[in-house]
Amino acid sequence: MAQFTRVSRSVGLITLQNPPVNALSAVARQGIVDAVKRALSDPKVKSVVICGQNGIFCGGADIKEFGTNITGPPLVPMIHAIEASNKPVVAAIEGSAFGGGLELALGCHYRVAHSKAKLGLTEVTLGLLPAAGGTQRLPRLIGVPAALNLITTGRHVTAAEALQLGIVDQVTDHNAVDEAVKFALSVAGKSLDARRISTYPCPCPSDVDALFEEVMQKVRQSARGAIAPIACVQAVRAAATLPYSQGMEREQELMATLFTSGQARALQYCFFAQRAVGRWSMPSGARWDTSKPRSIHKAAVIGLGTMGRGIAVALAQTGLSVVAVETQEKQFMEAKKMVSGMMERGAKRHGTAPPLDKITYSQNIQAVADVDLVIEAVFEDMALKEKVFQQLSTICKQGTFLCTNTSALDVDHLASQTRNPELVVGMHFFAPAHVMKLLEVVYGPRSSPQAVATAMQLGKKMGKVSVAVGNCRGFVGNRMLKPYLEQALFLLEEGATPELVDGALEEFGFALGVFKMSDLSGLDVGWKVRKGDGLVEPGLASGPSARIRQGRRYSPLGDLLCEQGRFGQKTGQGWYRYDKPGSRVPRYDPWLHSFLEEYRTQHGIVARRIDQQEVLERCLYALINEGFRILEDGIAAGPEDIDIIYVFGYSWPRHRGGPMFYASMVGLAKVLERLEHYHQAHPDVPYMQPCNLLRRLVASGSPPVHKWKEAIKKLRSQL
Ligand SMILES: CCCCCCC/C=C/C(=O)SCCNC(=O)CCNC(=O)[C@H](O)C(C)(C)COP(=O)(O)OP(=O)(O)OC[C@H]1O[C@@H](n2cnc3c(N)ncnc32)[C@H](O)[C@@H]1OP(=O)(O)O
Repeated sequence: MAQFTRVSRSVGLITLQNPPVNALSAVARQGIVDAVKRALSDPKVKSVVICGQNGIFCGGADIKEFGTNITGPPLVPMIHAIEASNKPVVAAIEGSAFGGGLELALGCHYRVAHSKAKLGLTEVTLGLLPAAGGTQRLPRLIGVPAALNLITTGRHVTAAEALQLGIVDQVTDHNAVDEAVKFALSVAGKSLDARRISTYPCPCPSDVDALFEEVMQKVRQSARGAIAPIACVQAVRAAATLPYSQGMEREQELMATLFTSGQARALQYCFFAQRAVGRWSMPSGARWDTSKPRSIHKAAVIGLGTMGRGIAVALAQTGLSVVAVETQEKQFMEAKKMVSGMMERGAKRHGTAPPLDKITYSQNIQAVADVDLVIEAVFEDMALKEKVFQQLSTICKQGTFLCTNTSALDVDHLASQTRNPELVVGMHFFAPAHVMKLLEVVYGPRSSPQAVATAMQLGKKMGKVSVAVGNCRGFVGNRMLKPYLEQALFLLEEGATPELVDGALEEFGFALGVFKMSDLSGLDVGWKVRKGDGLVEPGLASGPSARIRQGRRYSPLGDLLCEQGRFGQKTGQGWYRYDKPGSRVPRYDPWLHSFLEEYRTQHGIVARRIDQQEVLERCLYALINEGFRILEDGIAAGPEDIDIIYVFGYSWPRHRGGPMFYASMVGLAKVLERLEHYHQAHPDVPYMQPCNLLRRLVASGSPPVHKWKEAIKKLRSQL
């Protein structure tokens, strides 16, 4: 797991060998300890280089070991031993040096990085802190403010930035190991007194207390309830205020609390879930590893509204040639300007050239004749989409994949409009499409595995986290949102306010509560859908039937707001008031509160006190229940797919692991009991009726979330 060789006569080369990322597993740590001992005891070795095999230095501690009975030599003394060595040790950093990997490098006396390497103390993203001395060494090396920034965000820095910050001593475009060996030869025999970072004083600004107070406030605000970033600040504060050994004690103390926390489990679950969704499967048995994607060189986007523009930018940024089609003159002119602006801003942020020449614009759909893949992003109207798919089917060359960006409509119905339904899949982007990381790839019963594989691969190229899901109304994300939104409205009817509901959800960790989010998305969007579903009945003002539609409880509150022209941020009024149309800061709206009171009076509802717990239980458990139905229906292959969709697409707090993971943490029996309770109280709300799968999982002993897939398979086979 760590190979020792002697190179250039006097350099001991220690190569970490733990594929795929050279994580510091127990065996790898033992390998390093043994190799370091060997290097230090070999009189022919005058200096040492540590590197990783296969072009990656080290992906950090082995996350798979967390939560198990950890054996092998601990990291902290191992790194101390390297730092204490009387022979110079140089880290040769290629690929990545993350978490414990960078901490290992900080224990070395010098660091040489390849220009393409990335470095970071990423532990906070896993609910931890850099507890192999990282919180104590990094501030001593680069100063408190820069260290705080890196440690509390876990962000990756390039080799160039690492050099500028003083994290590495040299950056090279050549082979980093060869350069590190040369470096090691040049420093052999030199004093190491000034090279042991743990002995450095911590450079601090004069008013340390004020600095930490300010940072702590900022971190609390952005952490949305996550505890690790706060512990990171506390650990760095120890570096700034205590001698190294006491700082280390504080680091370990804080880590002990984080290590066993539910948040760390949730974040580590998300890490693996994010990777697991790439290993997709379809009910037909088609899978990621047996389905070959086709290469896409040229793509087209049809419809340059908000979504189409974002998709065109995202495609062009991957280097593809893109044909962007918009048939309406005004929208066409506007879109061209907007798309160029979006690309220029993106390029400026990344310090690259905007890929303006990658896009050709056309007002004629015939322009897509020679593309390999089309993404339709016209207005969300089935008749319009049907027409577009019929046209595409005749215009496009043989074999072109036809994708739709619909957020809810029937992908299979669209496929039926084409000559080759097997080439049709959904590619459901989230707004803004060039920014949001999530992509739902929706397969219908006739979509070919190759079409799914191609859409998944294209999503990956665009830097998206792509999740393959089955075809149903709203797919996974929007289908689960419906019961959540519905409960929020019922809560308002019963006595809650938008402020109370949003407050509870934001305290839970959502970036925006449900009403703020609805104002941002536009209330008219759902109104149109409800009209299409025959749910909106203007004039049905009071009486018991006013709140029953299609045999179930219905709240017309959203429709009533829309009837008043209150569409949210865009009109300056929705569930909140905004300073002017387009403003983003929601303010308390006395009108809305009187409106709610009048509404309740009109419907004979006596407002009651609703607490945060009820808000969370009703909104979240209704959503989770639908998640179980989605699993039961086979629309999502496993809980990880649902959780990743919610974390990346719906701002579900990552430190709570996604809705299905959260349900497992709360306890499935408890979720079931609360759903039964609310369903008894509201029998006319079918979404609250506990799903069979949930009942059966509880009956089978509530297996942990990573065993659900297996349990569902077993339950299915028993049916
Ligand atoms: C006992 C007390 C311990 C004290 C610890 C002290 C403090 C130290 C803590 C840590 O170091 S925590 C770990 C910090 N490391 C990271 O955050 C890095 C995580 N990994 C990545 O960011 C990426 O994997 C990568 C290294 C940039 C490589 O990316 P790439 O896209 O090339 O591959 P992936 O698909 O992401 O990964 C491949 C494969 O490897 C698994 N894996 C990655 N990193 C780790 C790891 N640190 N431990 C265990 N496994 C890891 C990853 O899950 C993939 O496998 P599958 O999930 O697909 O099977």
